[in-house]
Amino acid sequence: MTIFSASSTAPVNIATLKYWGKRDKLLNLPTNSSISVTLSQNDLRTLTTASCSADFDSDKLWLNGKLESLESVRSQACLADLRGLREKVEAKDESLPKLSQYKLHIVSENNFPTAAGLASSAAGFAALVSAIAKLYKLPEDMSELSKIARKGSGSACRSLFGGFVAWEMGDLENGEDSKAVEVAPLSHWPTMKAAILVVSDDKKDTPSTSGMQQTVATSDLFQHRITEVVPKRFEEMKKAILAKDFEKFAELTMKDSNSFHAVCLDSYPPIFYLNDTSKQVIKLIHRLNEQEGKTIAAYTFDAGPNAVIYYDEINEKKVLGLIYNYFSQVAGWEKYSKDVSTLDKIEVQGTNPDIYKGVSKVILTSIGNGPQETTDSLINDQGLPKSG
Ligand SMILES: Nc1ncnc2c1ncn2[C@@H]1O[C@H](COP(=O)(O)OP(=O)(O)OP(=O)(O)O)[C@@H](O)[C@H]1O
Ligand SMILES: C[C@@](O)(CCOP(=O)(O)OP(=O)(O)O)CC(=O)O
Repeated sequence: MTIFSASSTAPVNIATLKYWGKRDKLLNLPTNSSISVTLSQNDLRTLTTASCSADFDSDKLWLNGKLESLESVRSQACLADLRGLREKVEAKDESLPKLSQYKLHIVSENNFPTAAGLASSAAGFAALVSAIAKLYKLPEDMSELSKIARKGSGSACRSLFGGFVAWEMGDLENGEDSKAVEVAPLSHWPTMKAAILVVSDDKKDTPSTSGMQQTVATSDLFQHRITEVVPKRFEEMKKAILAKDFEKFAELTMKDSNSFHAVCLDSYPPIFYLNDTSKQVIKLIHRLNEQEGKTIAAYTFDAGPNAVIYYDEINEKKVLGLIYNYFSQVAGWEKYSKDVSTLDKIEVQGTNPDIYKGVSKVILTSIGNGPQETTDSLINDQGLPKSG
């Protein structure tokens, strides 16, 4: 059996300026531009192998060892676009195998929990698009491919780049100008770090897609957010990143997380993503910054209670010192590359000593690169998952 195959990894990204609201649900066109930081694939990554063969009889996806449906409109849109681009390549060179006509077998593994509010869909669709683009030898650049990943899951478009990434909302109806672009590469600010506090609550209040629809349809505050707040913040945040101005970047990040959760609360019926632990973490970070007399840490929360705390390595002893002080009992510190005893023991007044009980895991990570081609393959010579 002749099997063609290619593999790619892709990262998770966590927005610092949130995407919340669609103007077109089918094409995943947003009501505002957004910005994110790509996280290191050493800690959170998807690895996907895409293969195709004249002998395969249907498109299949195995995710973490289990057969998953590819029937969703979103997955179908991605596959159709990628096949369309391959057809163009084949039309230019008759000698090429007609891979666009073959069925695909895709095998994917996330090295972190799937559907637990850790942006697995973003890394997942970015890896799927990257691996198939490589298999098809597509000439398109990452911004072009980001438009395809966007159709899988909006935030996935930003996982096509490393470093700091903007998703420009665009204004065309067909979405051709709604794409991800690099704001600055990892090398611009490699000391940007992230500590993720995985809050022990694996049930999502409302899935992102329906939550957004509810907000767009019912929140008055939302109109103010998309017309007044975000456009200004988008420019300011890009400027802060380019100037490596952590204090400004952090202030904008925290304000935008709060603004996003405010429009969720202003939806009718309201949507709650933050729980008590999330709120205690917010207070903890504000108190730390107050105590230090400067902003050295920034929190942000997506559509769930997990906290992502950004800080610059220069303040690691303090920021991780604070987190270690309150969350040392939680799993994850064994992966810390340095000695925890070198961290400052930072305490802030009024913190509930039981705060650690609401957190199941700490993930210590940093800013990272975009998708990487790899020779690691998850598919055997029968076109089936190696592990299964
Ligand atoms: N490696 C992957 N390849 C293809 N699809 C994936 C992959 N990983 C996740 N997905 C898709 O994304 C879905 C999970 O998306 P969901 O939005 O529920 O969770 P999440 O992305 O982890 O959380 P959040 O969006 O809140 O950060 C999975 O059910 C699957 O359909
Ligand atoms: C709160 C967010 O994480 C929302 C992400 O939403 P998704 O990208 O998961 O939504 P769909 O486009 O419907 O798949 C903010 C962000 O990542 O910008």
